[in-house]
Amino acid sequence: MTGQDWTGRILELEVGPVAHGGHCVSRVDGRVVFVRHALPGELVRAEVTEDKGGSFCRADAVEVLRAAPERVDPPCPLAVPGQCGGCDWQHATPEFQRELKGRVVAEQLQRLAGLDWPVEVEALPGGALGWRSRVRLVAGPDGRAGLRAHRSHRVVALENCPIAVPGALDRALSWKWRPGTEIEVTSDGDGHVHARELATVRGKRRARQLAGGEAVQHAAGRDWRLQAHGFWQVHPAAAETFASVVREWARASPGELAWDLYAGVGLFASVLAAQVGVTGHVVAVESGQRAVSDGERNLADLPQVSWRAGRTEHVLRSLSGKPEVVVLDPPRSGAGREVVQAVAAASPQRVVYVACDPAALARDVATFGESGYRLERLRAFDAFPMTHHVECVALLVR
Ligand SMILES: C[S@@+](CC[C@H](N)C(=O)[O-])C[C@H]1O[C@@H](n2cnc3c(N)ncnc32)[C@H](O)[C@@H]1O
Repeated sequence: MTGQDWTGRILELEVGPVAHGGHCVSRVDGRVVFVRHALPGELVRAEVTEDKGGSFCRADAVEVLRAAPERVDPPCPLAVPGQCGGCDWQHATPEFQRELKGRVVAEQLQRLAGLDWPVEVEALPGGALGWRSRVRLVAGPDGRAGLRAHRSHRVVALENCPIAVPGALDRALSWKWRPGTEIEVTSDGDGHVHARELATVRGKRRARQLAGGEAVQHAAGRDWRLQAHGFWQVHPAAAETFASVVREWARASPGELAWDLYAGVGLFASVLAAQVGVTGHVVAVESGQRAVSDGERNLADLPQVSWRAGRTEHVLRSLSGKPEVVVLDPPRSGAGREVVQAVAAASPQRVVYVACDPAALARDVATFGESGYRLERLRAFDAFPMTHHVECVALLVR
């Protein structure tokens, strides 16, 4: 700890560029301050919410003294400092949100992979509101469901949530819950609402299904049936969009071998299976046992797909053959060095990497680079409007 604790101080800040994580960078008296609810080029008064002992502070812009031209009033009155922590970029136009996301992806590729790559983030169909098909609510002390404030246990009660699929939260928000109950609401591809209650009882996580259970989704020319709380893209247009990019870039041919790593219920495996045909082979690797069962059921008509349940890093040690194409869609932490090196050692012609974190993508692109792969194409999508999150699909070739 160096110097005084700044927590609670009000600082006047010239706001600099946006950083990975969505906060803007500012500097004052030799300290770095990450500012929420601000935009590059603004002059703001910001309250320090956290002082990390001299290394950096976090702050919330509480007054805008000079606004950026891209600033707008947030569509949701709760998307302001101290209120709902769900959206962090409602104060920028959707176009500017995408521009900022593009800058973040480009900066991560530059810093972590040494690549100068201009990035334009594409909007998905449907607009910036009413897209979120899964929301984790929590009941506050009065039993009303809401969302947590940013980096806090405090629950902000909601009347509605403008980024959620319209109507999806109505029942959950009208009920009285036991305080502290978490409620996960999922709206599926047919507009059916599924809900489950999550509670920690004597240190153990318990889930109780309240409504629905099996979700129906539609993408890549198929109807999918899966556990409603299992992984599926949260933006209703995302699965179809990513599947079509994978189809275009994977370009597997009949008779070839392809791997779908972090396969979920097999969205991309289905795309690869159509390309390799019945004379080819697709290996789908997924750690979630329920996802594997759902995947096997959904792709039962595709005998060329075989499933391996387990962690990619372990399963890869026992996979044989030389795939032409590998698709990877890891969680936020990325695939990591061990998996990337194992994929590169299998020597596929093409790697299609679907990524929800640009820093993890850039680190893994750098590791692929050490093994002779180069980034050939990259598309970025605004699959999470009103938040700083961005999804990328990258094509790597040897
Ligand atoms: C981002 S999702 C992608 C799912 C699928 N590709 C899709 O588009 O629907 C990541 C998936 O990887 C699985 N997963 C997480 N860690 C894993 C690991 N170490 N090995 C294998 N699968 C993993 C998760 O259960 C989840 O289904």
